[in-house]
Amino acid sequence: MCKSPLHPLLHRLPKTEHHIHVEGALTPSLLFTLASRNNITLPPTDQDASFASQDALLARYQRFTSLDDFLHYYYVGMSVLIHAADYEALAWDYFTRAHADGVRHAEVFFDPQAHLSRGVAYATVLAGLTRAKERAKSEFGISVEFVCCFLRHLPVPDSVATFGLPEVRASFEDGRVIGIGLDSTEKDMPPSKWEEIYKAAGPLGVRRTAHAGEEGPAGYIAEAIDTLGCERIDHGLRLVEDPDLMKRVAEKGIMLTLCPISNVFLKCVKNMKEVPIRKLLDAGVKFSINSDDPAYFGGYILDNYCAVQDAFDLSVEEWQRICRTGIEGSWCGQARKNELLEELEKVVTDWKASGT
Ligand SMILES: Nc1ncnc2[nH]cnc12
Ligand SMILES: [Zn+2]
Repeated sequence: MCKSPLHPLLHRLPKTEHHIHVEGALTPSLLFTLASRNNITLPPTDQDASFASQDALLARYQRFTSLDDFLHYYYVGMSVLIHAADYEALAWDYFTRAHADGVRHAEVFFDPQAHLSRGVAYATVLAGLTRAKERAKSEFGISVEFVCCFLRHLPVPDSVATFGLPEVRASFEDGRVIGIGLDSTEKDMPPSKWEEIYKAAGPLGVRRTAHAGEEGPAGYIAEAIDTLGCERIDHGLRLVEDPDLMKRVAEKGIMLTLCPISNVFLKCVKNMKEVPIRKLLDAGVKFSINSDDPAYFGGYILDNYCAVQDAFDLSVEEWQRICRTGIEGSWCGQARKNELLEELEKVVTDWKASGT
C-alpha cells in the first residue's frame, strides 16, 4: 500500500518495464485453471502441501528463502502452459495489470528452453505471446517487445542449440524477438560461459542483456558487460560492492533493470531500504524499476514504485529522472520514445501545477 502523498503521481507516470518474465506473471488462479484444463498433475499434496490450494500456494510464496527456492515453483508453475491460447492468456493477464499501473512500453522476457524441454514448440509459445502483444497495442496502446532468455542452470550447449534453431533465428530476423537475456540460477554460473551466443548475437543486431549481481558477485556484472557485450544489466544489485565498476557503469550509461520487491522477496536484501536506490542515484548510475515475477512476489510495477517511494522518499524530479531514463533506455524507436517523453513532461507539469 502506498503511504506517500506522491502515490497518485507515481500512478500517472508513463512507465516503461524492462524486466518482467512472462512466466512470472502466472497467477495461482490461472495456474490451477490451466492445470485442470490441460490435465497437468501438480505435485501431490503429500509431497508438497503448497499445491493444495491457491491460498496455500500464495502462502508458500511468502516464505521464499532464495532465488533457487523460488525457481522451483516457477518451473513447476509453468508446466501448465501447453497451448498458444495458454500463453496468450498469461501475457494478457500481465498486459491488463501493466495497463492499470500506467505501463506504456514493455519488454517482456520468456524462457524458450523451459517450454521446448516439455515438448511445447517455440512457434506455439510465440504465437500466443504475439496475439496478446497485438491486443495490448490495439486495446491499451502499450508497445511491446519480446526478449528470449537462456537458462543458466542448464548446460551451455542446450542454450547454443536453442539459439541455433531455425525458428529462433527467424524470430530475430523478422523482429518478433528483439533481444536475448540470461536468467535462472546465478550462483556459480558465470555469465562468460555464454560468450559464444552473445558474440554471435551482436552482429545480427540482437539486443543483449543478462541477469547479473542478483545473488552473484559484482564480477558477474563486469563479465556481462566486458565479455558478453551487454547493453543493460538485469538487477545489478551488487554493483555497489565495486566502486570502480560502478563508476564505469555510470560513465558507459549502462542501465540496470532493478526489481526491488523481488530482491526483498528472494532475500537478496533484508528490506527495501537496503536496495541501493540512493547510492545509484548519487553515483549517476541509470536504472529502471520493474516487477520481475509479479504473480509470485505480489507486486506489479506500481507496487514497486510505491515501495521505493515509501523507503526513500524521492522527489518529483527524481521520479521524472527515473522515468526519463527508462524511456531513453528502452529498446524501441526514437519516435515512440519522443511520445513517451512528451507524456512524461506533461504529467509532471500538470502535477506541479495542481500544487499537490
Ligand atoms: N529473479 C530472477 N532471477 C533469475 N532468473 C529468473 N527467472 C525468473 N525470475 C528470475
Ligand atoms: Zn528476472
